[in-house]
Amino acid sequence: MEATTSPFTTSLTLSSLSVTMAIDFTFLFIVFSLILSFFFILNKKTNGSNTPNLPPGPPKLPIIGNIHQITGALPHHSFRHLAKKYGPIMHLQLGQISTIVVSSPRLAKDVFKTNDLALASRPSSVFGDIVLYGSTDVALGPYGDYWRQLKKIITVELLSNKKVRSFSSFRQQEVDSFTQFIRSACGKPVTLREKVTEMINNIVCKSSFGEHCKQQDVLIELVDELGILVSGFYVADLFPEFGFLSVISGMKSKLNTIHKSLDKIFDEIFEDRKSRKSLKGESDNDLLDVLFTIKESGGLQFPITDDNIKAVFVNMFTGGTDTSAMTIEWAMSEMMKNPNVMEKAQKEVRETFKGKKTIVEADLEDLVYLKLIIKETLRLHPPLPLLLPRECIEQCQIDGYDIPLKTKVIVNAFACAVDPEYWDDAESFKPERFDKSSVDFMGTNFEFVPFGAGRRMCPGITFGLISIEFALAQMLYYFNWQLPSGLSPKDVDMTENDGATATKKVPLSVMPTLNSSI
Ligand code: HEM
Repeated sequence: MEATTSPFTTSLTLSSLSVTMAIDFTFLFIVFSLILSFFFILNKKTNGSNTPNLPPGPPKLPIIGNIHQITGALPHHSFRHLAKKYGPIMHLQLGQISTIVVSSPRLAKDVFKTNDLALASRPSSVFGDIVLYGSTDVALGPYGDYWRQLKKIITVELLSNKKVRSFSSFRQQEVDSFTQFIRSACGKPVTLREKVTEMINNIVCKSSFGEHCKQQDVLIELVDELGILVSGFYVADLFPEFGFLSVISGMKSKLNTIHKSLDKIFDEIFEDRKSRKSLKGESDNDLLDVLFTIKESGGLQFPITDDNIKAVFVNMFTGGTDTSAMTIEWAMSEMMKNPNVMEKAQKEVRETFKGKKTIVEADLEDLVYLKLIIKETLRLHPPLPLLLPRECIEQCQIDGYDIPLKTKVIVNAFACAVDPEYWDDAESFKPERFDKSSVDFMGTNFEFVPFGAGRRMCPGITFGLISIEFALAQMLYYFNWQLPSGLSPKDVDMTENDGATATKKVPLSVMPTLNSSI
């Protein structure tokens, strides 16, 4: 039987294209272009009056607008490149989405401070609608009273310093088992990424659902798949009026499949927890327990459901795993590329922990230089270089230009972090630049916002940083690191992969040997 339901995807994915399918494809393409042109002309006519004073931007093509100018290179690099020509605030038309891109710290302040409330929402997305239970989560959920309640719960109850510290035994177990793996691999080249990601995933999983989450492996696999799907500019999101695009691109069905599997796992975990709680009256030190207690206490202005709690966990997993894992990989890559930094970091760690057989989290406080390395890594390699997009909910102005309702606003945090007006020798890796400097990532220095700033700032800073620091400290204390034979520091490839998250394109391969002085 001929594939009639989705000839687009079928004809694109099968290697042996039949003539019939090729004709189907051409026919669909023509029909689709005609429909889009029709809507484009209609839109132009209805929007023609009362033209807002938009920022400058590159010339736009019919229908696709400026999409072609951001394909090819990584979006944050394309935007930075365009900003050099069109200025620190630009208007781009990405399909149907009117988009403002801000690329300087001075104007980032206008987004995060002056207009923080007017720009406090997030654009809707197919991803959020399907996987985040109708965008009832905190990361992609629209701004409003329900969202404010949820963000407060997450900041105050789930990811507070006190709560994060209470998970130290989970981190200790996972980092120990990671260093155990490295010990077993001594003398051979190892690709760190897989094991680092597994360690971080396990920390998030145990902090969320406790020691004994039976479905942990499947859960982590599903979240990995989601990570790939969330990290792009999708056609369906750029043409939201054409809902069929998410169907013919296959995106909707992939997201639905993952969503159903995840939902089933969450249901099993939740049922198991509820029956243990009611039978044995047990309580656990994990995030699920906190959320169930809040839900059952009944004092909320907007009562939360199990689905809302599931949406929060999807945020924890997608926001809290890759971001930390990739920071560890970039930090190690920079140290391999800059042996003087590696040497100084090892000296600090080894002098601080001298004579200790095991390191505990409390010891980390004395590591000053390691913290500078992590800051410099987040400056040059922010895991989300464009942060998460915001959406305008109250008409406002930036630098004298109008920002109409529903406009998508993107801050290029990467461009701010390498702006030569704010940074000396901006493209070089120099942790010392933060020594005795008051510039921090807590959302008040707009040239350095790897966690965002304002109302939508990341609530997981402490959770993320403590695992990164603990893992790196142990790696530097117990092991010496070399590049595989034949490679020198200048050969470490620092290219970034495609997508909205700045992963290293070529996974770092390094050879550990035991530090004989312990
Ligand atoms: C190195 C680690 C991390 C980095 C670099 C990072 C970065 C970010 C960034 C850039 C944003 C968007 C901010 C904005 O739009 O202004 C964000 C939001 C968020 N992050 Fe993180 N993150 C990290 C770790 C974590 C962890 C460990 C968690 C949770 C366990 C987490 C949970 C969230 C949530 C829930 C949001 C949504 C906040 C909102 O929309 O109000 N993140 N993160």
